Amino acid sequence: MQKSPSASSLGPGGLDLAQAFFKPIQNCDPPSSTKRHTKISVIGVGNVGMAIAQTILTQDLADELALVDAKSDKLRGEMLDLQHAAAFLPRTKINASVDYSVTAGSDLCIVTAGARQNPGESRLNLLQRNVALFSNIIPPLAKYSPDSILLIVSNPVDVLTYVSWKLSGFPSNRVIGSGTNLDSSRFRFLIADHLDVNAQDVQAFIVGEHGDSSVALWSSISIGGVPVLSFLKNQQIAYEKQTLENIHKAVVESAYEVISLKGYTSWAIGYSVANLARSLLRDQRKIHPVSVLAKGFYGIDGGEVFLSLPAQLGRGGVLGVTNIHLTDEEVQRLRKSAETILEVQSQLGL
Ligand SMILES: NC(=O)C1=CN([C@@H]2O[C@H](COP(=O)(O)OP(=O)(O)OC[C@H]3O[C@@H](n4cnc5c(N)ncnc54)[C@H](O)[C@@H]3O)[C@@H](O)[C@H]2O)C=CC1
Ligand SMILES: CC(=O)C(=O)O
Repeated sequence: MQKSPSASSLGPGGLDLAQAFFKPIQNCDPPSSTKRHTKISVIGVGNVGMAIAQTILTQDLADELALVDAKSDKLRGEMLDLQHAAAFLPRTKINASVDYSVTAGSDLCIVTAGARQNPGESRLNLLQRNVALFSNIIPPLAKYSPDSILLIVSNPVDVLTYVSWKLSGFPSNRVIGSGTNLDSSRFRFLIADHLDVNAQDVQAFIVGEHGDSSVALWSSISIGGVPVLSFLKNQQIAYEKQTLENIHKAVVESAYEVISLKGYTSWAIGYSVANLARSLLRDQRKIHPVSVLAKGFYGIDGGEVFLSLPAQLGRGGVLGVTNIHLTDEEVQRLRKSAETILEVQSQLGL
């Protein structure tokens, strides 16, 4: 990797200089050992990895950020560019290397490396290309950070989360896919836009595959605590089922539209993943629709499949799965989504 001057190579004795500037305070308390040092690694510094990295930095989520990519020049360029924003950001130590030892001791490893969709291409179509990469990415991450949480973002995210679980040997509560946290944000935006309310007041989940077979949980949507469908029914306000279907269709088509317009998606997934990182590392115990080992929940019993369910996230990873009431139709759609993923997964022979 090409070298440019680093802080330690600018002149003699960085430590000596520091001591000349700052007269040590005698008898001060030693640094508190109760404050946890938080380290996040991001693998893949493409559009998605960098959107995540910069959101993590602006939201002050880590003391240390390690970046890894296969392209050393791009990697060093991205690291320097972020380091040069130090004067405007909360203090975070940023390192980068093609060598996975830079990730050692991470609390959270976020994987975004790999191929992305071409316009019109489905996420599932990326499988063979990205599974091959994962066999070189997950084992070293697990080796250097055996106690970390793995958060998978690369597509197809549900199958790659399953692959990461197998390759890492981690317990399933520490292997999570970003799943439909992003789709649910798109869903909440579209509902909020339709009703002219704030998206943060809309509680609404998309579950199942992060992809074409995702399922909108209309029966449990509420706005500011008011359950929407039962409210409409009680007030005898008619609504078209087609309007609901169209909103879900718009969610499914969102990524295709953005990719056809700008080539990739980045900002929304950046915020979505930073939001997950906060819940995990700050032990927020918030409920997020993320890809988890779904076997045994909502009657999904066809095999070991990762798909999105509303899960409570905290410092231990996945703490539990919420038992939301689903209609029969929603349960059927969710099981169908599980079958779609399992069918693709069965081609892997893992
Ligand atoms: N789960 C989700 O909601 C979303 C997932 N994605 C997925 O994220 C992935 C990345 O997308 P972009 O950042 O737009 O792609 P990109 O092409 O901009 O970046 C991919 C990066 O991965 C690196 N890479 C490739 N092989 C590697 C290896 N073996 N080790 C380390 N680094 C490697 C490349 O050098 C490149 O920097 C894609 O699979 C995409 O489909 C994208 C948006 C949302
Ligand atoms: C690319 C992708 O998976 C998304 O933006 O939803």
